[in-house]
Amino acid sequence: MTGQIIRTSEIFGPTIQGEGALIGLPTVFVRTGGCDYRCSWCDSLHAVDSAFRHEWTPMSPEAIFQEVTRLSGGIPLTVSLSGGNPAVQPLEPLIELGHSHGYRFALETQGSIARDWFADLDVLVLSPKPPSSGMRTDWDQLDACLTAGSAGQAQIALKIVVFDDEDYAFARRTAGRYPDTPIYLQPGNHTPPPPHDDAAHVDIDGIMDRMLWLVAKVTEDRWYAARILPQLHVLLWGNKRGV
Ligand SMILES: C[S@@+](CC[C@H](N)C(=O)[O-])C[C@H]1O[C@@H](n2cnc3c(N)ncnc32)[C@H](O)[C@@H]1O
Ligand SMILES: Nc1nc2[nH]cc(C(=O)O)c2c(=O)[nH]1
Ligand code: SF4
Ligand SMILES: [Mg+2]
Repeated sequence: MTGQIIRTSEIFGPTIQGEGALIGLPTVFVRTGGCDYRCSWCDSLHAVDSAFRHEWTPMSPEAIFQEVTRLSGGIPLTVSLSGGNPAVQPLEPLIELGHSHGYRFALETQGSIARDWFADLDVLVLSPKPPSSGMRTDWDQLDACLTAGSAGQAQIALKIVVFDDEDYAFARRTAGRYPDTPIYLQPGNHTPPPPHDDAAHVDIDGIMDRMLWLVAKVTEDRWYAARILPQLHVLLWGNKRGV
């Protein structure tokens, strides 16, 4: 026992990573509970809203890794750490334990809290939030996240959700600030699930229209470094949880 306890909302998989740089890669998700943000369109409120905290299980790194091992059949793969904001939780011992067994770790965060242990990650996905989220980016913290990840071997990528022109302008500004970091744009899902209604209708046509609009923007602007990807898991499974 390391004595560190991780508040865990859900552990599921193997599935495929549905977003960003690792899209299509088989992975097991560890979703932590609790977030310092509350985005207007968050698709994971069951891991954010404290009304659901009774569902967040305090787990040791050993217990989490045991479940990851069981789900992955003991064959090392890339573990996706998400949330909530996983940076809130003490994940360093879990990463160390997994690495000692050949597992890799990718973490998704909005970049509001920097941790030294980002240097231990294999992949760090920074997803600063655009205006439509209602949240404001602390650029100093985001810088600190990049610096922390860069201190190690972590592959770093930016992933920005875009709903409208203002969000697009935010994505361009962000890319301008970090010209050497790969950037992924993701059309927003305007029909995210209310917590605990993962059968809620998802408007795929509307999301695809937004993606077409985004492709037109990027190509018109000759923004050739941007990559545009849908949430593949939403195309495959809609708002279903645990996939
Ligand atoms: C649920 S968040 C958890 C990790 C971290 N809190 C973050 O926001 O990066 C994982 C990813 O889902 C994205 N996301 C959340 N709600 C979304 C929505 N309605 N449409 C598209 N992407 C969404 C976030 O922007 C983030 O990139
Ligand atoms: N398949 C799949 N891919 C994902 N990529 C990011 C996710 C997240 O909620 O953080 C997610 C998720 O929940 N499922
Ligand atoms: S930062 Fe991530 S988990 Fe937190 S509310 Fe926003 S999208 Fe949801
Ligand atoms: Mg998700």
